[in-house]
Amino acid sequence: MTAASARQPGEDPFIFRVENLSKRYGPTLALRDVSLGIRRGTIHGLLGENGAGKSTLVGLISGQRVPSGGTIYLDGRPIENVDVKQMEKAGVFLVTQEPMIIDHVTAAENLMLGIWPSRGGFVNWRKLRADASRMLEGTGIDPQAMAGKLGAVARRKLNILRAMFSGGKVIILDEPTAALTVQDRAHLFSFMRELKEQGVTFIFISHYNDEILEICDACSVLRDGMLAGGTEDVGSLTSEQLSELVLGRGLVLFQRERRTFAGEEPAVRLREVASDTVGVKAFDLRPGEIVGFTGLPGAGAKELARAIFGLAPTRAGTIAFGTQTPRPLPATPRDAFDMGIAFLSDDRHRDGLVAQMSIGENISLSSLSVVARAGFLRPEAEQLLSDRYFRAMGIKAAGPATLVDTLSGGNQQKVCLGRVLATKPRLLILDEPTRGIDIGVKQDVLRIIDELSRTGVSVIIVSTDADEIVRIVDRVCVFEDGTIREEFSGEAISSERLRQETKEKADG
Ligand SMILES: Nc1ncnc2c1ncn2[C@@H]1O[C@H](COP(=O)(O)OP(=O)(O)OP(=O)(O)O)[C@@H](O)[C@H]1O
Repeated sequence: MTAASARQPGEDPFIFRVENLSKRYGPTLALRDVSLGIRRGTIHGLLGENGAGKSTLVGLISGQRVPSGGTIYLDGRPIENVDVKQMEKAGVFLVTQEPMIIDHVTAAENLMLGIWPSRGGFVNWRKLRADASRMLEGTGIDPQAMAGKLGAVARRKLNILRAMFSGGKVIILDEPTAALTVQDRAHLFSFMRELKEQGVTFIFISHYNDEILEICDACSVLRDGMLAGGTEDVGSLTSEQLSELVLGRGLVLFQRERRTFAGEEPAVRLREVASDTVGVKAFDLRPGEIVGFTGLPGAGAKELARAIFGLAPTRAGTIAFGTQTPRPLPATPRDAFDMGIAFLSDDRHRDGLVAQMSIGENISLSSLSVVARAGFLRPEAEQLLSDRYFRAMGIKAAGPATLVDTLSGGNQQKVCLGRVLATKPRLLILDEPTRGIDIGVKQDVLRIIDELSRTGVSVIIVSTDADEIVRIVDRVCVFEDGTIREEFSGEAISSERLRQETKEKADG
């Protein structure tokens, strides 16, 4: 710290400043000599490829991690040796993607959670509860609603509100829009703008240029742990310029050459699928066809995909591959896997990445039939498989032997994807496959899915990302009330149309 850098509170236009900040994890220098400022009362975007150091940076300024070098100033004063509790007391809150919400208490009580321990026995509960209810007025959240019953946006709002209720003046949002619909995202943004008017500062991490351009006043871009650039005026940048800053090169968007399958025999036939949430009479997929499932949350897209993989109970329904006789839908994921179906969950934690195992072991975990013969593991086969997918997925780590829990979030997602691709399925179901993946790797992932389909694998992609659907699918199914309301293919597929389809339903 240099004495000249410290300023009186209020003097500094930056609520946060970091100077020559570094963070080392063993041999990895995750952040090196980063200096930047976050202006008070602004929304400051933080961008960068997977593993660029975004989570590390916000981990340092929120007190979760200790810097290896450099200084952090809050309100002009250097902060040292602080932990999360102290930073929260100072008004700095990190809101992660996993909402820290207690399902079996009310929304209002959730707001009070951070306050319980700190005020010990002297809490005026009645007043606190009234204050919490007042804070929820106009947010569309019923203070008395059980938190477990709230939708995705309400839960994210509740997280932000809790930070506010506990005196938050800087709120850090780590990819808050993942898997939100266009409407949900718009609501979240207008809520952030309102809070900004009230003087709250936001740090906003996102992989989506359009979000940064829409909501942020300023932004900083990290590349390989260093500050690659940034601006105090986001309006002066184009999306292409942002991509170049992030990647250090121009971005070439992937676009699949859409295929038509007129007259081809189906590779997969689903019939009379019925459950509490879906009712689909018939759905066919051709060999090598990629179909997008979309719709509002709960409309049936995700629900049908999960039913096909034996993850959701069904009352009826059959599946047939090629000319085989129809069989009942798989009752469990194990049955589905044995039939040649692979599934990528939208939640890598539930998807069972084994944190203490290496990248390579995690990739080959589901492909035991490929790497084992007559019950014996073949290390060379495992090595080949893991090397191949490690390279194909562009995983940022020293090598396949690196432990999974030292990877950045986006790189863990790539391991999950590599693992399902390595199983060489007949039918591949991907739920939000590029969530958390940066714009550069997203193109690689789409290319890999495209190549896989050309070997004859049929693919279903469940996605709320209209641009992703447009660039990879041959056909789109729009779900509503548990059924396929509409299908379109070829030239009819456009992001405008997809947004329109889901918007009409939401408005209607
Ligand atoms: N606990 C850890 N141990 C070792 N290395 C780590 C640890 N946490 C992060 N790293 C490494 O530090 C670098 C930066 O990771 P970080 O999570 O900050 O990236 P990020 O920009 O947030 O990426 P993403 O977009 O994928 O979330 C990566 O190379 C990562 O592998």
